[in-house]
Amino acid sequence: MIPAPHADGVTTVPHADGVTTAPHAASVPRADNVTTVLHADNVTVVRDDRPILEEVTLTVRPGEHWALLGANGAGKSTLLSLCGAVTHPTHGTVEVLGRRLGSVDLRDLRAYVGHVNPRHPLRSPLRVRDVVLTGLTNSVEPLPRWRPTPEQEEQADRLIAMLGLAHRTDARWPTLSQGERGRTLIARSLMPRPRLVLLDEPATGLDLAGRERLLDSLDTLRETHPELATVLVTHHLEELPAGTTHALLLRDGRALASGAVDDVLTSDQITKCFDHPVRLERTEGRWSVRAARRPR
Ligand SMILES: Nc1ncnc2c1ncn2[C@@H]1O[C@H](COP(=O)(O)OP(=O)(O)OP(=O)(O)O)[C@@H](O)[C@H]1O
Repeated sequence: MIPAPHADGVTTVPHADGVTTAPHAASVPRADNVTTVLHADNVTVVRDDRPILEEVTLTVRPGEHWALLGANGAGKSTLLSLCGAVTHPTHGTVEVLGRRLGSVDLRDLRAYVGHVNPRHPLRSPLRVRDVVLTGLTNSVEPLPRWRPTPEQEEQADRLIAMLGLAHRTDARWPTLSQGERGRTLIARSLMPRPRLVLLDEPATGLDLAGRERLLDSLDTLRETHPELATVLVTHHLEELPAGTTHALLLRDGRALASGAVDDVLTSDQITKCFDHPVRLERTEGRWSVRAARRPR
């Protein structure tokens, strides 16, 4: 879980009047100039005098779709929070869109990074369209004086349709299935036209059909937003979309392997990563894993 920067869930509200949350255009390069979306260089994070992430390097380019894999406590969420400009490294540097954490206003950068957090802390019975529109204010609840433009409403409806939720546009949050919530949150994350979307265990709690719809949606996203980069955290290889291009395996806070997905996701590496003998197979783009039988 990425920690919420503020208890009210508001992560980016650059203007006090809440009328617009567009980041400062001059401070971040245009999409067509971006060659590296994210570069974490040799990052270490120390908490309670203990390194929980050590000397990890990750470079994400436009159109790349990374999987961050590792056992419980391996450091995945800590790395994801660095990617989202939510926390700073203790050592090393993180650049988001060429801007180094520590040298620019984090709020400017966060507006270019969408987060999909399945534990979205929404309490009120907002309709799907209103939840999606909160992606523009980067707030959990709609800001009191903020109103979307007709173009923004149209964009929300387009994204809702793209995620297969057109028939649920007016449904209220408490009535949505877990899978529908997940897809609503993906649409929400896309509203500010981010360059990078971070997905923190997006398939958690989904049944088989819900998971497959979610993965379909992520594959559709790759076609409709070819420049977008994603970083997806999971423990389960079955939850990786077929369009995953790269993977980073974390073990005890260190990178065990990193690079093109077919080089990294091998039975040997996954066995080392999870400290358990497994056999990994890839069929029609998707992965499945099972315990390796020891010879009798
Ligand atoms: N603020 C903190 N203070 C102290 N220890 C922390 C803090 N945040 C995380 N940790 C510890 O750092 C380690 C890595 O945590 P992290 O949440 O990044 O792992 P993870 O791979 O995401 O785990 P999981 O799969 O269980 O979500 C864990 O041992 C965790 O207890």
